[in-house]
Amino acid sequence: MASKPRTLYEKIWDAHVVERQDDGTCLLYIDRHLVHEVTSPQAFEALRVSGRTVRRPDLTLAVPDHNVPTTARVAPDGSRLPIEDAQSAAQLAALESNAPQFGIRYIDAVAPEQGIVHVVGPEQGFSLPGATIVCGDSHTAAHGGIGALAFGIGTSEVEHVLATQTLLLRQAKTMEIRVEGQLGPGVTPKDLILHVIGVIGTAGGTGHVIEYRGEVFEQMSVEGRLTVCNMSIEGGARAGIIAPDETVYDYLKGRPYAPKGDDWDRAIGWWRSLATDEGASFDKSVVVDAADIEPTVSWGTSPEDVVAIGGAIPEPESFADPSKQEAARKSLDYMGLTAGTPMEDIAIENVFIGSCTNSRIEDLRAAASVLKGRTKAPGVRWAIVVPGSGLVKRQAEAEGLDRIFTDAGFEWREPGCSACLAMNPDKVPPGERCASTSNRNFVGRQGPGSRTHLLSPAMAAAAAVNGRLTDVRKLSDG
Ligand SMILES: CC(C)[C@H](C(=O)O)[C@@H](O)C(=O)O
Ligand code: SF4
Repeated sequence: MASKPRTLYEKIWDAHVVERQDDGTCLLYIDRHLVHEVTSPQAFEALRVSGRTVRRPDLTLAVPDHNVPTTARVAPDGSRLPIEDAQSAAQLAALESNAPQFGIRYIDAVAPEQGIVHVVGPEQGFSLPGATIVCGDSHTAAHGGIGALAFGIGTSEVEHVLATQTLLLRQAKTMEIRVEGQLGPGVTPKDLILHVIGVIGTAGGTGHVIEYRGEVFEQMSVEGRLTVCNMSIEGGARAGIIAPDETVYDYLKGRPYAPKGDDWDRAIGWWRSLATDEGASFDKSVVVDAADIEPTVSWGTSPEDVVAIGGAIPEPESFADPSKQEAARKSLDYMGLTAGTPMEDIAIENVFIGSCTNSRIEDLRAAASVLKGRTKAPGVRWAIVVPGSGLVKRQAEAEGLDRIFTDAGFEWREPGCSACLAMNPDKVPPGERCASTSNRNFVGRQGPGSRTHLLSPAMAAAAAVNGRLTDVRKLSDG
């Protein structure tokens, strides 16, 4: 008898169950563990106190990203420059000493490969299709873009994975987001995911793992897929995933940690078997028409507060749910905005191109192609580009993109999380607005009192040129 058709998520899950308990809880094997400095110090400390070791140091990769400054890290004499903020310095120092103590792979703050953990994982071929990947970080969902089951965990789970290479979990429900048709010109993966979150809301994916399906994703680059899956968490989902295919295999082949030789051929054979079976069913299904997706920007303090760039700030009363009406009023108050204002009338003083959502080479190319031969508007006080990793940075420099950015009045920085969450010195001043390619527009996210508008790299570049939110498609038309 043929076995029951399964989804991609179910296949990866089943392949990793070590033990299933009667109540449905499973002990799941973890293939890859990424570690950064913010959520790991207590986990390592707990191991130390209980005299435990790391079960699979070879499957664990640590890299500092949240607290690192994006200005020079090394003095002209070659010495490491000090980190001023005491807490940042302590977290970075802890990772720096924990990694060798526990024998785990470590990319230090001045290594050429250093970068945001979610950029580094796929780039190093450490994150692989069909793998279970965890990190003490909510945006771990990004790695779903290469066909991995990847999700964020808390610090106590970080400790559990370090000690046992397993996790106790209950299986999530399955959700399909099917995008039908083709994206229009100037519409990017970031616009797609912002639009999707606008449709499903920040709780739309709660309890589910989303599989993104449709031709759009088959045609999308790995970078674009990582962007889409990255923001699954903003739609409330446990993880987001896209079936791996030749695009992914071409991207991964030859990367430092990717399998080699026969191992590679065997791996591909398995990866090819992972796609959702015909006839498999999802617990929830949402269909989005690609033709409805415009360049999209956020207006409020939740990633679901989005509107097409040609639109206006909604009236709080236009929401059916009274709690949503109240949230919209609060958001507009915090953002200093009035309902009915056209989005293109909103002036911005800061531009941030970076974060694990949009700091890969394609993102920088997209922004640079808009900025080429143009400069930022006089009202734009601060504009920075923070590449996702040292390798992205060098690639961009080899292509001359850094010159395009600096000629346009942007600062060209060292890799890290930076103004995505402002744990390092890169902050948007209180009351100022930032056109940002990151993933969260929460109150105070980019610094106390900061006001964030989420958008794509091309749209961030267009906003820099005009000094206000701008439909990049009009700009390209001259
Ligand atoms: C600091 C870290 C735990 C946090 C996360 O989990 O996502 C951060 O990366 C973020 O984006 O808010
Ligand atoms: S870039 Fe931003 S969203 Fe991504 S891991 Fe860093 S802080 Fe979190």
